[in-house]
Amino acid sequence: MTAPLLEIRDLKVHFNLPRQSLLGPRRVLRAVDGVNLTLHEGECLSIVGESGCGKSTTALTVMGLQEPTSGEVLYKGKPLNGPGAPSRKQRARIAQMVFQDPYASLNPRQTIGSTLLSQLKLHGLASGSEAQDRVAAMLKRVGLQPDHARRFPHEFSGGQRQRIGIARALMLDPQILVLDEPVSALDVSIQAQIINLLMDLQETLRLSYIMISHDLSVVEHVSDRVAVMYFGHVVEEGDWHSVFTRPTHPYTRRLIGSVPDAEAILTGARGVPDGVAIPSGRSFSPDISIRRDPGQSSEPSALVPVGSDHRVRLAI
Ligand SMILES: Nc1ncnc2c1ncn2[C@@H]1O[C@H](COP(=O)(O)OP(=O)(O)OP(=O)(O)O)[C@@H](O)[C@H]1O
Repeated sequence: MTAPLLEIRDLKVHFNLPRQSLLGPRRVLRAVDGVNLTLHEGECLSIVGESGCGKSTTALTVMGLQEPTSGEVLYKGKPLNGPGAPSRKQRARIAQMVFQDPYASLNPRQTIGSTLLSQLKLHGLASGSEAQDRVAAMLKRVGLQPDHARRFPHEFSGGQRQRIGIARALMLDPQILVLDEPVSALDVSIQAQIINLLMDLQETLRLSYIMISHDLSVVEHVSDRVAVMYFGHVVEEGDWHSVFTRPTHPYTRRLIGSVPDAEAILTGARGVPDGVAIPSGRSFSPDISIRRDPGQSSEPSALVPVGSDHRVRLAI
């Protein structure tokens, strides 16, 4: 396998919470607590897990929008955070984000053309007619028409707006797209169109995706690899086929065991546990039955291999 495009190494993001009383103990929420992930060129890595498990915080750290407490994110082997890291502008050409609700992230008073042009201008990539041509070509690439550039966000349907969100993310020619619930706000009939567009773009532009999704059928459709997060930890990760057909961690089994159940857990409909209330060193479930080889790390949080590209956490 080639060297990873992106590596997340022992990433921790802890938030200090206000004390509950003047003399009460200091409270820290370990939103992300020692996450290791890799993304290879051209692949889609999906992060799944219930609401509040740390998916978005992990994604925001990759985007440079959240400072890590410790750990690092490496792009082609070089740190994206800390001294000597790329500037915000340089970083914008490495990874871009596509949001769940494109309308909220589009300026309602700006035409789509000027939204897309402003990306090129800000980064000095093109101007004048060349910039206009690039905008027209991008609109066509995402399934819209060049004359849509003159319209405002409210003149588009939800699916068209997500196409615009994707176009905006691609204007700087990034290698990585972080897709945060890219289709969950759309009608089911439109979801498939956007998923197909994303898969088509991934292939033609050799893009790499990190996708956060509540929808396991979307994840199954799009992903090459899957990471299952629970309370700030990755509890299982690997090749999607292996994880989906042989889920090993009890939490993954619960997610994948039955789709309606999985949907309920992922959307938080079964009750979202309060991360603060869980003490460190907690154990997820008494029914973890994975055996540890004597030579393997005694660190309870270590991921152990259960297949050629499939690892599982012994306990959290
Ligand atoms: N800036 C912050 N300050 C304090 N707590 C935060 C902050 N950002 C996130 N959190 C908390 O960190 C935990 C992880 O949040 P995160 O948004 O990463 O979860 P998520 O898995 O993406 O959930 P969802 O699917 O609901 O978006 C949550 O308990 C959240 O309330």
